[in-house]
Amino acid sequence: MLPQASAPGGSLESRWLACRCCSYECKARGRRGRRLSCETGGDVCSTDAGVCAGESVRPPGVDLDEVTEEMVLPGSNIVVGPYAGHAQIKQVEYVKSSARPSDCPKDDRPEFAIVGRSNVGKSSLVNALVRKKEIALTSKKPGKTQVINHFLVNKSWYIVDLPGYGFANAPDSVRMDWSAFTKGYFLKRKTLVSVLLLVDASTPPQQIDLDCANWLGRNDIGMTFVFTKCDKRKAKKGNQPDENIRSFLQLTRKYYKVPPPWIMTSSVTGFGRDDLLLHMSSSGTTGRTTRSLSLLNPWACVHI
Ligand SMILES: Nc1nc2c(ncn2[C@@H]2O[C@H](COP(=O)(O)OP(=O)(O)OP(=O)(O)O)[C@@H](O)[C@H]2O)c(=O)[nH]1
Ligand SMILES: [Mg+2]
Repeated sequence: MLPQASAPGGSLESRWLACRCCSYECKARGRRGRRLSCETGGDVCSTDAGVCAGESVRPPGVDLDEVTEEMVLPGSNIVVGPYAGHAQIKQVEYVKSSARPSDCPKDDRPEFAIVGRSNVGKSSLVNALVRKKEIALTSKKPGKTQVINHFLVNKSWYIVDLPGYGFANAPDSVRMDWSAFTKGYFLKRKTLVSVLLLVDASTPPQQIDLDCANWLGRNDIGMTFVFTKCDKRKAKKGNQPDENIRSFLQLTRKYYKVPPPWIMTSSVTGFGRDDLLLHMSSSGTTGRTTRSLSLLNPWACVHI
């Protein structure tokens, strides 16, 4: 994600794709080997961290030299294929809350798990995705969600709202052993298609999130970094969401051969909602298991 020196002749790997979501015109749009900068003064525009074509996540069958700016989802490094449809949620129902992974629904519908630090906005994202205000309960206080909640979408796939990690103050009666949970759920859940790892873009990178990203990568679990709270801009000078995102991506880069897909969102403004759904629908809700899907998810493989 960081500026790269131009390769001789200006290779595609060093071509920066412009943002589509910024109301300002980007300078040097499409010029090869040059970092795009915006009229806003920073080296990234307010709603896009800047995407290098070589680091974009492309669907199978789309070559690097075919990628155009229009194919990159706004505020992400995700390229959609020419035949991507419209992801629509027509129906959603709460199914059950499970205290243990073994209590989760036993049918073979595919599922996406939403994971992240306490208070990062997991339940809010579930509500935003399905456009229901309180289907998943949210709270200003961390530690609200303490069980595994399954929501059935369009009667065909699940969104799973998980308890957050990194919250030490939950009462003993409800506090869960998160590492036992990760082993039990992520490693054994055969219907898990992919994990949405939520990261708060309004704060600088936290070690616990980096550890989680590393752990998921090491265990070959397909994931997407979903940056939340991108609407929270600092009034004064301080780290803005774009800067925090860039730092996070830079710090996690060494974990993967190919960078995982990432996308910016806000559950308050709805930014990124439709694009995230589109990405999820193209990740496949076809009932593949984590293991077989990981073969199709090159960004799940680490090289350290
Ligand atoms: N500004 C802003 N606030 C958000 C956003 N998403 C969530 N919040 C707020 O962050 C707080 C925590 O949200 P939750 O959705 O309950 O967080 P959670 O990750 O489910 O938390 P736990 O269940 O405790 O792990 C709430 O006050 C939300 O209103 C967002 O995109 N922007
Ligand atoms: Mg929650």
